[in-house]
Amino acid sequence: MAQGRGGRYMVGDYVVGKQIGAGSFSTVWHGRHRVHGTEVAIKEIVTARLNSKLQESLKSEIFILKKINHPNIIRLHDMIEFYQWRGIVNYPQNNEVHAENVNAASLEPHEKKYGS
Ligand SMILES: Nc1ncnc2c1ncn2[C@@H]1O[C@H](COP(=O)(O)OP(=O)(O)OP(=O)(O)O)[C@@H](O)[C@H]1O
Repeated sequence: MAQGRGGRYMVGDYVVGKQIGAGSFSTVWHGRHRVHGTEVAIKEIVTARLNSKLQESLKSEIFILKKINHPNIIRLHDMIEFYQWRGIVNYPQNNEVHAENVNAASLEPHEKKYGS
């Protein structure tokens, strides 16, 4: 994560907040868009900890999630690679599904954007 103004950590245009979950291979953070205030969940995955089979599974999961747009399924908004994968998905609040694209122009030079 890049450190922004005021010592806050940023992923793209999102200010990283508190940890909201953890999986076997992930840490999930609350994120808030620095301009619009849109809330998201930021899933951090250190791919170096995954064997090649798990890395392939992750790529498949990302490929499928990017194609799905359904009110009952979490939406993958974007994915940013630092030296590992990071995905930005929607953060469910009051059963609403937020839909907003991350502005590629705002990404820092060492970040790389995949898809749209
Ligand atoms: N979009 C989200 N909104 C809110 N919380 C989330 C979101 N995505 C994940 N979490 C939280 O983070 C935890 C870990 O999620 P993640 O998808 O990484 O792992 P998992 O699939 O639940 O577990 P595992 O990888 O071990 O099978 C979840 O159990 C949940 O508490």
